[in-house]
Amino acid sequence: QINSPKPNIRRSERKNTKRSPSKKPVEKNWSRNKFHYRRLVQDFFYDYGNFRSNTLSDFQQIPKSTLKTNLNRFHWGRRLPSALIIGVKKGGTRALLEFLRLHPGVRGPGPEPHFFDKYYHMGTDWYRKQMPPSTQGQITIEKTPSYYVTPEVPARVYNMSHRMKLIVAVRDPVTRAISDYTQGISKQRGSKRFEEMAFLNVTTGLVDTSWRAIRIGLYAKHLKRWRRFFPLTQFHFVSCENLILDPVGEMAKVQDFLGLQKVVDQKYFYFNETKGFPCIRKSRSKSHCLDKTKGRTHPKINTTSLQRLRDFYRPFNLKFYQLVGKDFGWY
Ligand SMILES: Nc1ncnc2c1ncn2[C@@H]1O[C@H](COP(=O)(O)OS(=O)(=O)O)[C@@H](OP(=O)(O)O)[C@H]1O
Repeated sequence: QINSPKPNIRRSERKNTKRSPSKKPVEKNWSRNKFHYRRLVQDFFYDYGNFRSNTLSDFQQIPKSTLKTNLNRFHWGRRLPSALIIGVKKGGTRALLEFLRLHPGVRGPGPEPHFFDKYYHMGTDWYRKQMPPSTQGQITIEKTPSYYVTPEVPARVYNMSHRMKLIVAVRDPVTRAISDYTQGISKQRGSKRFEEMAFLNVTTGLVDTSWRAIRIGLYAKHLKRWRRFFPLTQFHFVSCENLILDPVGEMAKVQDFLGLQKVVDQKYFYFNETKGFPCIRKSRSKSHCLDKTKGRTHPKINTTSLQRLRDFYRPFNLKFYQLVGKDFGWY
């Protein structure tokens, strides 16, 4: 009886013979981890040059197994970065990375890896593990703003890849210093006033160049160190002011520099009046702004102090414009 053949009747004619599906319905599988799969499928389409087809319902049609096989064909794995956002602190680096990560041809970790300054001793395998998986056609990029001002970093980057593309988001050094100070006092209550930190003597207005918030703004000095290792063609400078005023235009230039198609365009941005900054529109129903640590209210600094700082930075700014071949308009 055990080995008796199954009755030869069509399935539709059998009673209660409908087999329960071996897998859960596709919809449920997808919805469990839909963001992960959306990303996988975007990558898949990107390699096929068909990345505009990006509605979730399109993606859901593709069985997970097909997707994985195809991704393996495209060498899905963790890769060392081929581009770095090296600075500057408070220069709009987070906004820049978040805007870039909207591009299906770009992968990058959210946190700052600090490999070339803090964790160099951990080795490149450790560094690679900090990167998200990518396919062959994608660019891996990370941001760590302290790289720009750390003396050892240029040589270390060069040793890893002398072809590294370097992106520097810069901002008026006076506003940058105030932004840096604002971040500092948000963590540490009861700190000194900005003027007390910025000047050795508030009456004479002698600037304290040993204060890190001031030193970071000497962009030309830091650039000279980088230029010993990398030609100017490997740098791209992003104006933080322009990234706020015209994110589309600024992102078009970055995508050009990275050799990417201009996918991140006006449909990804809207200006949020409450936040006072451009924010990201991912779909009709999904949008988000950077968190509250970006766009803090700065303390009011008196006009004399501001003027003194502007006078102090002017020659360094002019030198920087000369080195870069671009006027950023900070006077
Ligand atoms: N779209 C958008 N949304 C919010 N904030 C924006 C944006 N674009 C540029 N910025 C400016 O980015 C400044 C913070 O710079 P960073 O991201 O480089 O800061 S950090 O070094 O990573 O801490 C931050 O500085 P503060 O305004 O002083 O907070 C912003 O002015």
